[in-house]
Amino acid sequence: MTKQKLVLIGNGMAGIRTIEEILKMNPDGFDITVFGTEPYPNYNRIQLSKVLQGDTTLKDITLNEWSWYEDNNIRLYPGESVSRIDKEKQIVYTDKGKVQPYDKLIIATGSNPFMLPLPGADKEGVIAFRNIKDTETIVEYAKKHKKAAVIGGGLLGLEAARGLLNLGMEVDVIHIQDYLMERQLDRKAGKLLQKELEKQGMNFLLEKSTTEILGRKHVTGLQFKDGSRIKADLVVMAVGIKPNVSLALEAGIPISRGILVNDHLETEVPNIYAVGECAEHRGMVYGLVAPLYQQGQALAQHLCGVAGEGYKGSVLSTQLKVSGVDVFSTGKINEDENTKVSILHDDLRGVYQKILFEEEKMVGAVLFGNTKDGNKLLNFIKKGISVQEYVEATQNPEVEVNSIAELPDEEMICGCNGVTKGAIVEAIQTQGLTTVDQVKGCTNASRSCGGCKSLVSELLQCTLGDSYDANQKEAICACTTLSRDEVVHEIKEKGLTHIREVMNVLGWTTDGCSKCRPALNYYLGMIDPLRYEDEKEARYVNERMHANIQKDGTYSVVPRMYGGVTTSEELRKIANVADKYKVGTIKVTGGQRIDLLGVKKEDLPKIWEELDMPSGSAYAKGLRTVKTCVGENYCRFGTQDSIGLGIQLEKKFEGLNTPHKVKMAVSACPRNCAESGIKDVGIVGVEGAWEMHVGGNGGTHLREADLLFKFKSGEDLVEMIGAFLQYYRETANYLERTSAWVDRLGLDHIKEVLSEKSKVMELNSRIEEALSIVQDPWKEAIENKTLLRDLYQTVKIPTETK
Ligand SMILES: Cc1cc2nc3c(=O)[nH]c(=O)nc-3n(C[C@H](O)[C@H](O)[C@H](O)COP(=O)(O)OP(=O)(O)OC[C@H]3O[C@@H](n4cnc5c(N)ncnc54)[C@H](O)[C@@H]3O)c2cc1C
Ligand SMILES: NC(=O)c1ccc[n+]([C@@H]2O[C@H](COP(=O)([O-])OP(=O)(O)OC[C@H]3O[C@@H](n4cnc5c(N)ncnc54)[C@H](O)[C@@H]3O)[C@@H](O)[C@H]2O)c1
Ligand code: SF4
Ligand code: FES
Repeated sequence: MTKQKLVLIGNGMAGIRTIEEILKMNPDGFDITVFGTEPYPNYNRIQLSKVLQGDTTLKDITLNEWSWYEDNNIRLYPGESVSRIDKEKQIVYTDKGKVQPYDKLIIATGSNPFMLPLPGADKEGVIAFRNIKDTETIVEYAKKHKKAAVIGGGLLGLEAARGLLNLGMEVDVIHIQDYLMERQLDRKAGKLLQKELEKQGMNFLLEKSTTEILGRKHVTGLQFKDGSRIKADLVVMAVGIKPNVSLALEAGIPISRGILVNDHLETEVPNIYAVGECAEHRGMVYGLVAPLYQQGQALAQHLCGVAGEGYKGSVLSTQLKVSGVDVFSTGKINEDENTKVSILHDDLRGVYQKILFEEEKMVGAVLFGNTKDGNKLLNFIKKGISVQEYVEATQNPEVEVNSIAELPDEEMICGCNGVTKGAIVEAIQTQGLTTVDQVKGCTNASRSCGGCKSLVSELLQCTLGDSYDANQKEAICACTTLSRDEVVHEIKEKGLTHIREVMNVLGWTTDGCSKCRPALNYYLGMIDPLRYEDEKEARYVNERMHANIQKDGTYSVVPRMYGGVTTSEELRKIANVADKYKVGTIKVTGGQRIDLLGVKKEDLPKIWEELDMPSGSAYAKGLRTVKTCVGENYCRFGTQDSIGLGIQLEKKFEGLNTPHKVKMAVSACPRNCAESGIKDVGIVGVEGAWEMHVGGNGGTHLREADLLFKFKSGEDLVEMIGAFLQYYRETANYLERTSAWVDRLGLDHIKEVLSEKSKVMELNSRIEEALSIVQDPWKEAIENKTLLRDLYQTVKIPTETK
């Protein structure tokens, strides 16, 4: 029997998924031809955000290699666009002159980014973020330019902004509404998200309407309706997408917003189908892969004559792919007079959860801070569970699900690809799968946004038990396959001394990224502090500048005040520079010192010089402060000299580089006025002794410190703090706080190691070596004329008025 000629226009995610489904159902049924404007095989568009953020590389996001097309006898025409469809003759024509007849034609042309039609939108440096070419252009821009503006505070804009920050640019996000992601979140969650992203360094201009893109040939800034302006060398437009329907329109195929299709994805023209973002089904046009893949499956069933109920529409759920931020939403997000809501809001833990019910059925949910129940809630909505069932499921401890083992088989694990727990477990058991990649290959779970990887790993763990190698090593970033331990081992073993050398010798596939460069700089300095020359360019911007950049582009200056103690002379100096340099705000910090906020970049060195005080390292991955209570000299309850010990510790360990920031505190009795219980190292005076607590954290991931040891002598205590810090320096991953490190290694393990006197002495001798080269960074910067010129003496053009 002759095969039917199947032609696919669009070599993207929805079109190729449809072909994969067809090949599963009827591998020999069609003679397949694919045209794709982009000159690549089908790739994971979703992961472009992760490429920009430095978590993966372009070469790792291919979904179907060239060989896949060959192996399946698919004729692929990459870099070739279909320019016309003749629906009567059943022929398509391409921009390279090809004439291709079809029996069945699938249009899967996706969307085009919506570019605001502003004056100046055609200037160089104004781009969208949709494909590989855009991603490469952004990366190239970031190498030469400093200031980016992203128009649009939706999913795409925020993921792009995080990528731009990781590429070392300063980023303003311009959003037209008064809170972020208003299409996916309610106001409360949008505001919480903004706060979290501001902490990461993003700057937001809300309720701003852009009226013009400034510059001659190249963009230099943006003009807003309220008269204000900002400076920008790069403008990324992320204000939504438009279904790509031009071919269909010209061919006379009925369209509305998208190409109109029925439940079998048939257009109104015989033998022509549409799938993906270009299609409009029951009034809906989708922009996420989960519904598009469901469409692909329904279309494949229809073309292969496999029974199925067709595509009925989808309940959407979204998750933002920005590390350190957990947001999830599904279904309805804003309540009205017909809605009942269940709201849980814990400011301390930064968690917000809102669940919406209508006519006694669950219809939507918004989660911030903890999204682990996201898929469960999505399932509840799909099943249409009632208020009563929801209350029972969340209140009855017997029904409450605590671990993946207890989840029912029909629970959705991978939302993008619609893969349930039952399907994954069955694949693991029947096909002998042992790795996440194998599960991905067999079931598609984790093949798209990757958000479900950890759940897939947990399922492997609970299905395979001891035979699962949970410690499958994790590479330090996408530029290498080596783990942190392997890299550190190789640096020591091979005597490597520079970042470039590490990359060359250990086979890095790129020039490094914002994840591995600072990490390598830290590991090299930790391994050989005396000989390693710190590579300042590899450090994050605040550490390079020795000051924290603020949302308006100014900096903050925090001089050191040992143990939180100051003098009238120091206060006078601070007051003098504050007056002279017109410091915006003078603020007492939580770490018991004084923060001068709103300092201009070019004033930084002059202020440091005139203050003549050491840097408080408020920007550093190193010791920040040692907070103290007033202690025995003044307080009725004090049993120890907390101020004296605090000052001694701060003087000893200031300037030390550590994997992440380290905060300490000394309280002279268990009333704990210096908050020792939430510090990396928290000391508490008890009758005749000091308790040493470790691994505390008062930030996003609240953690109470654990008691490590108790000492009668202050000398023994200080020696143990040295050993603890050095053990942390030598074994933690870069950017791992002591709280996470203590949890990972286990308190018992750390106790065991530090119980050995000889080990404590060795660790102390190594930390002394590292401390011996510490210099005050502000002094160093003032004395280095080249550094002064390069970093601080470029005058900043005033940006915007708020
Ligand atoms: C940076 C980014 C991050 C994203 N993150 C997520 C996420 O986390 N989760 C999620 O669910 N979705 C996400 N999305 C959306 C998701 O990628 C899209 O919904 C999905 O790719 C749409 O698939 P599609 O096949 O309809 O369109 P596309 O993948 O765009 O494929 C269409 C293809 O057709 C080609 N084409 C167009 N016209 C012609 C023609 N005339 N001839 C030949 N070829 C043509 C185009 O060049 C394109 O390659 C993200 C999108 C972006 C850009
Ligand atoms: N994690 C994810 O699921 C993910 C990530 C990236 C992209 N995507 C998808 O890609 C597509 C494009 O994403 P998007 O964020 O561009 O679309 P979007 O429509 O979700 O968001 C666009 C945002 O831009 C804002 N906006 C509109 N006009 C503006 C203007 N003149 N000035 C400032 N802001 C303006 C809107 O208020 C809206 O919040 C969507 O389909 C999205 O679902 C998904
Ligand atoms: S911790 Fe104890 S000693 Fe220190 S100030 Fe508070 S009550 Fe006084
Ligand atoms: S949830 Fe996106 S790949 Fe599984």
